[in-house]
Amino acid sequence: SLSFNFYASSCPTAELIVSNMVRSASSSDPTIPGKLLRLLFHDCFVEGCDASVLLQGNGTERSDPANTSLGGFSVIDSAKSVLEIFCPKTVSCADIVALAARDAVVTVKSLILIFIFLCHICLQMQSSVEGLNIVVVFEQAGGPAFEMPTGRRDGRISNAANVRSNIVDTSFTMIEMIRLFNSKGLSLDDLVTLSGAHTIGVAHCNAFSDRFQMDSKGNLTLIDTSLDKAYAKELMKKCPSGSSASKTVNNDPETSFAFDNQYYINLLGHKGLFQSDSVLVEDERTSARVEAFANDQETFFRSWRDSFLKLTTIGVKTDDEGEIRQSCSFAN
Ligand code: HEM
Ligand SMILES: [Ca+2]
Ligand SMILES: [Ca+2]
Repeated sequence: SLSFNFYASSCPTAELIVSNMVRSASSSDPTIPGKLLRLLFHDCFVEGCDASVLLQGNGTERSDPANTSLGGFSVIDSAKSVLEIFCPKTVSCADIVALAARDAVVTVKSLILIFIFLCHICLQMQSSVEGLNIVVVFEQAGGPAFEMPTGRRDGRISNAANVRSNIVDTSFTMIEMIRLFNSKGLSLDDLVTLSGAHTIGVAHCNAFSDRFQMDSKGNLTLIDTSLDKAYAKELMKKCPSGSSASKTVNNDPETSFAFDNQYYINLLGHKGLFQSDSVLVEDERTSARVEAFANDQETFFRSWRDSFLKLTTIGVKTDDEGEIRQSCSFAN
């Protein structure tokens, strides 16, 4: 079974190595935290949290169209390379994916702390009161940190055909989302909480372009009327028809790089980017929860910890199941 500090004797620095890798990768590329968080979601929903999403080759999960916009693989690989030097054949790729996603959320804060450290001199030049204010504001920017059980083992099965039947599509209705989440042991509350991941990261234009339409004169028609019209206009400008397929917009238009409760405030303002976001505030089964999270970030953070720990234990392989991969991209 999973346990806290599973690597305490076999690889005491395992978690430190992963968090350092996530931190340094994120400081040179701020899009990394979002990628790592989504990678975990797509791993855990298909074959459980077993790093099946990392396997390369013909017909693996990674090759499915629903997974082509995933990223962060190089961060996992780098952490694994360091771990293979310090603790060969010991730390699973499945644990690295889960730890990296946990740390990605906190990293937003660490980044800012590093910034504060670098800015020590410039803060000293300002009046001390002003300096204090800056620190307080920045301290609130990071997501929750918590202990997470480890001991996951890596799977050997990775099949593209299993991806789309297990991953939520943006067009899903509430009923469809509830069913899929329930089949993974996740509740309605977990759905609302984990959707809060969209407080960071980006989306490609085609992920929401079916929610509105532009005529030849450039006039906007809302297809999904639950979307705020001014926000839709903004999106249309950022994603004009014929724009490059690689064009992205921020999931959270307000605080894209901060892991905070802004996502829920956006939902109340009808600025959910995906249809699957908007339904959370439109549906009476979930709207009260959205409001509670929008009103109090601490409530969201507490709930995040609980739901994240459930997400990261879906279908885990332990003890003599699975294997400890030597390279995260290939089964042994
Ligand atoms: C509930 C149903 C969900 C749907 C329909 C959904 C859908 C999507 C879509 C379409 C994108 C944009 C992908 C792209 O165009 O590149 C996205 C991004 C993202 N999703 Fe979700 N998602 C859901 C739940 C979750 C959950 C549970 C998590 C994690 C706990 C998550 C984390 C993320 C993150 C972090 C991004 C940004 C990725 C990046 O910046 O590269 N999502 N999601
Ligand atoms: Ca998996
Ligand atoms: Ca945010």
